[in-house]
Amino acid sequence: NGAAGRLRLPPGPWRLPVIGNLHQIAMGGPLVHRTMADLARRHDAPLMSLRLGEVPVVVASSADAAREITKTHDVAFATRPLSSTIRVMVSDGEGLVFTPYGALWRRLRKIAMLELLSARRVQSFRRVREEEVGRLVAAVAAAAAARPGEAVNLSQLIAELISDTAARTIIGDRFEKRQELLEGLTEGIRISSGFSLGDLFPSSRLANLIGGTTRRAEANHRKNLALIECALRQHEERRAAGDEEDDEDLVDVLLRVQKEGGGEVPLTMGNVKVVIREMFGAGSETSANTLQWLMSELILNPRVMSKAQVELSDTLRGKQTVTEDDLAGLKYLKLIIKENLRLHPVVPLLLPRECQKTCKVMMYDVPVGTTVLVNVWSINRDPKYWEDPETFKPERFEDGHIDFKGTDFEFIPFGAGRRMCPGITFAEAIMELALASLLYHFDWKLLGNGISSTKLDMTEELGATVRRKNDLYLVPTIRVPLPADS
Ligand code: HEM
Repeated sequence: NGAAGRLRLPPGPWRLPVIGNLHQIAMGGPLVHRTMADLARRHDAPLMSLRLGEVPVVVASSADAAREITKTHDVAFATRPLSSTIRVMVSDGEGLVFTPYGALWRRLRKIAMLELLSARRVQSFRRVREEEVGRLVAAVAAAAAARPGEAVNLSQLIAELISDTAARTIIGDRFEKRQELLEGLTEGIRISSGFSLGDLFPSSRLANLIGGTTRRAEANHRKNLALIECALRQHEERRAAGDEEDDEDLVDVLLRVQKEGGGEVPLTMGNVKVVIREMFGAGSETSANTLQWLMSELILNPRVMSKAQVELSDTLRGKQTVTEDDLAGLKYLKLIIKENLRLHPVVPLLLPRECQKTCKVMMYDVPVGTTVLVNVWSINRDPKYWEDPETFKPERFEDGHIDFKGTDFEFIPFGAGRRMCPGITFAEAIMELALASLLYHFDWKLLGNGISSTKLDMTEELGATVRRKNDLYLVPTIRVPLPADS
């Protein structure tokens, strides 16, 4: 149209009629972050225009472009596009992750920052984390003793650790349909990740008819919400009977905040249910996949693994188990976590933003309604910011100048600005304790004597987050045995 004609859009690859750039994206295979990084490089476009079907998309692939989107024009990009499956999932009330920027989002964000995910709240779940990590270590130790030299499926053990810890912190230990809920939520994530035809061609009734995804999302959503309602009823009953535990779980906190009322916008039970579902969704796969990449990188980099183990031995001085009191002293371990988030940002394009108001970014116009992605995967490997970018070298963070807290735009694996991840403290707590314990108690090797660690397959798979395509199987050998009574 005329107005768009006067705009100066960012450069991008040539387009076909109707499908736009879908063919280039499809030809690049399922790892869209890599394809987009490649296209941006080839077109010398740190800010790049694409059209995916009918949807206009802009991808930011440099620290400057990321800064303009998440800082300079933060408000203009502080809302998110809603896919057809996401629409189903927020049909009874909105949560935090996809809620449009506005009064309700502000209220929920404040509750998340001050009540659900604050440092104090994270601290209150310390016992849960120590028990669950203790169980993981005991399971590995039992396998190592019963079947020496055999590999364990570390991917699965880590996924179980994270989902059990999430379930206990979010919904409490006593919800007996926990497993059913976890499975339903996992299925929901599978259904809703990726674009469906109806999202790429919103004006086409045919696309909506042949895309059965929305119907599957609907059925899954009903099932999950019924389970969450059941958990809420149990919490209410316990509360009415005065049978409350000392530590609130996140459901208790949300019910309390909801009853207290106040705030600019009231919280409905619909909001409460959706926020509960989102806490599982946002917190589980992200942390589990990050930990799986961490252990994979340590196998590929034995020097780094032994340096971390030396630090652990020096810090713990013969203690029988790792506790959270020990974590503060583990400086190198924290550098490893940073370096791993650089090479494996599990949300590689951040969560999509939508432009609310046409604005100028890097001298180009980004029109209202554009979906905006920030390719942190590409920025994190750009030789412009990183020396030897493909090498896993935790020491690069030693001087402490660069952190992932949203102010160093060459390194924003948790995003930046108003929509930045509010769960960093939550994620760090479990990842640090789990990693420290796995490295303190065990040595880890690939199966087969003398197999070079470079043989480890590192193929990625993109679901809701980037995960290992194949599970990580490693052979544990006990370094520091668990205390006899555990
Ligand atoms: C390694 C772990 C994690 C990574 C890499 C990660 C990454 C991200 C990213 C990239 C975003 C989008 C930011 C943006 O648009 O700028 C996000 C949003 C979010 N994350 Fe995380 N996250 C992690 C763990 C968690 C945990 C443990 C929780 C909660 C228990 C959580 C809760 C959320 C929520 C609620 C949002 C949406 C915030 C909003 O839209 O206002 N995340 N996360």
